[in-house]
Amino acid sequence: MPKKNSYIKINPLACRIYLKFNALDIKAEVRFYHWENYMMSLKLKKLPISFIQKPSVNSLSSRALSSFTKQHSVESFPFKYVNKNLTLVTKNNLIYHFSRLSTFAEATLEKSNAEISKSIPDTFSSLNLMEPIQHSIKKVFKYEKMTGCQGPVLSRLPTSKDMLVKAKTGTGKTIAFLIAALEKIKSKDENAWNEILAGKQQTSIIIISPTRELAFQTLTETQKMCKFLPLKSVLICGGEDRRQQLLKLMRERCDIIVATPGRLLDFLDNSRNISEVFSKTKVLVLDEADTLLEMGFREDIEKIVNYLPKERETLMFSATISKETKLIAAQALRKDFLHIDCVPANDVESHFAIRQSYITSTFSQQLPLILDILQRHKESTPNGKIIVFFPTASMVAFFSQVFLRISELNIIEIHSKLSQGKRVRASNFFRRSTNGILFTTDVSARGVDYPDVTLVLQVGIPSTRDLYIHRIGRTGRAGKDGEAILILSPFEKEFLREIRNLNIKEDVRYNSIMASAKKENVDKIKKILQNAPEEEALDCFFTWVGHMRGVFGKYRLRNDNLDIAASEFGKQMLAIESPPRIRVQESKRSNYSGGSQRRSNFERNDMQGVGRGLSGYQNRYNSYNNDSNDFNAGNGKKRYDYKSGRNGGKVDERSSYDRGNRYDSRGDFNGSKNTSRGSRNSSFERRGDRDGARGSRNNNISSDFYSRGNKESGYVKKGQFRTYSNLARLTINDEGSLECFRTISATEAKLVCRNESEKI
Ligand SMILES: Nc1ncnc2c1ncn2[C@@H]1O[C@H](COP(=O)(O)OP(=O)(O)OP(=O)(O)O)[C@@H](O)[C@H]1O
Repeated sequence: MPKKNSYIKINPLACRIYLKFNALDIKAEVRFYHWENYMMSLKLKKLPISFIQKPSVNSLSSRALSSFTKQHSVESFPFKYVNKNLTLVTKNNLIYHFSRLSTFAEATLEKSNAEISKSIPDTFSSLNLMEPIQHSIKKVFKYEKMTGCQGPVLSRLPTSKDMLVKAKTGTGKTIAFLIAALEKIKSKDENAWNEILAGKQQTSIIIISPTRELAFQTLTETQKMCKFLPLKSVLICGGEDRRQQLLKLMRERCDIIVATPGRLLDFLDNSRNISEVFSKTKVLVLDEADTLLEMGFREDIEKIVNYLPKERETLMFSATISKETKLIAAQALRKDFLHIDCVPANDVESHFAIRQSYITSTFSQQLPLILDILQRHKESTPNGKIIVFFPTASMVAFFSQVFLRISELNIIEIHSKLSQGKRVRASNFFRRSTNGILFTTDVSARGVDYPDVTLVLQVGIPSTRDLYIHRIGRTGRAGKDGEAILILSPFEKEFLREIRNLNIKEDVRYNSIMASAKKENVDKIKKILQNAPEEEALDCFFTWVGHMRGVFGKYRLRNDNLDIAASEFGKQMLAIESPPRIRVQESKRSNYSGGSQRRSNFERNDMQGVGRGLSGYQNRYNSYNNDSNDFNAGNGKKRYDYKSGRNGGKVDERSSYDRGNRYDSRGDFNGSKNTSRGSRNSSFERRGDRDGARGSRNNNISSDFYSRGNKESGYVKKGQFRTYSNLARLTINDEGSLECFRTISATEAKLVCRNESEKI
């Protein structure tokens, strides 16, 4: 039996299964892990200590599973465990599928499709919703049927449980969480609800959105939903007058706050008496939860959650649910939360209504190809709208100008280099237009609802697989069809492996254009490119290289290709005669596949100007580097870390959400003087590191979080096993319960193992 403060060596890779039966009518949990030498349930308190033994995998499985079946009327046994999918049949013949079981994965619980369609009503009128909501649905929204995510969520009302909902893009999550939040408050306490209606209680719902655009869109939907309720909704986000917003919060009625995390936290941190406004919060909604985390808002969310009353209910909605989302869910949601996965087992995350294809084309062919795709689509779908995604804001700005000059096309641009006012105007214009073409970055990738987009064209590799899914989700919305085309250069083809299970096919329709790209178009494009300001072309070049540095690492593309790719990109797509060279150091390159430290070394590789390309721009980039404190000198030459460029694509996405006043100037990735940006970026990069390769720095961050989670919730979360390279350290108290958990360095672990192994 483990003694006080003894340590157990864990090989995280051997941790196999984590099942959580917390949805529908099964409310039990089975948690078991096994590792190299020892095996224990992490709910040690409840299980006999003899559970710590050294059985084979099978004996553990049957043991844990049979105890589960005894307690929970599972008839058919054992589970089928084939290809990481489990099927479970209960006594009353309910079939549950568990999909995507992986080393750390939480099984997602699904009723069989037949069960879902049998038991879930499909119209709003068949639900017992309050009258004013039924009224808005019918009169304002004019909806009758519920979408695939609204049914499963709303049919569970009334419930006091928190919810984690995963549903495909464009399936009406906004309406789902608005109704759920309002109904939850009413059903929980009728008196409190009456007080809220009478304006006697402050803020009852907080909705957090990752971007200003999305927050604004959600506010509009909220106001429509509350048309027949005396509730007032308020928008709290950056880019607007902070003082005005604060006064509004303090003095006026605000029942529902739609906020971006930065400004909200700014108020909570820095404004006296504001906590009073939030003290009665009943429901917290985290919309686009994955996006919030991916954009580096994890800390902000944790802090906001800590400011809010503990007895609140929380709803998390997202089109994709990453491991990190589950960790935040473990912190923000109560233990018995409902995990509602509206993406059936074995289904793909992208929407089936979207036809997806990819085209591989050299950089020299890409601009004529884009032009041809746009023109053909306009001809075949005159009333269709198109969104073209580029990786960075500079590219959007540059290529919008190029395309405006070569064609009659109606091009609108949205990216972080535009002022907030211009962005809002462009966004409204595109929303209302019947056949516009939007050139944009990832600021428009998630959550933004532009009706009737018929084609999404992506130029180049997206930063993540999830982003690919979100981008294509701008079409095929609300039950309509859509098309998505991805254009990749031969250097970027590896990305296809990331999305191979998303029903994407090679598009051969454009092969002929690529073979004989329309001569007049090619010449026109060439001429316009040659006349474009060189400074802008170089801006594009550097931001593109920055973006590519990130994805080359992530998708294990060959680093030495980056230099060649950059050179071709610069020459062929930007008409830069002699593009600056990208220097990738030999030793670092060969080390790349290692941990985060090595990766960051790789990412610090410098870019050296050779030939005419860079020399004229030294001063300018010198000043960029001074801004981000990344100026280096080496080998007698000036060396530059184009950090600002490197973050081009990501920063652009991040800048669209606000971080309150503190970060208002972060939008411009070129030489932002805002120091907070540097630190935020670094946390963003840490996340990237963790995704790519686990290293000591990550472990420290994670361990912080996990140990906190552990103390609060009383059990260790599975996320702790994310650390590959280091060992985990558990402290076990007299009763055999886990007391604390933290990851330790390999050296420390060896010491601990040596000293403590006899105690176990
Ligand atoms: N029940 C319904 N019937 C018809 N249309 C609906 C219904 N519910 C929502 N919609 C429409 O579907 C579109 C997408 O809704 P919404 O933006 O909420 O989707 P989403 O799931 O949040 O998408 P994303 O993941 O991209 O943010 C909107 O135009 C909305 O008006």
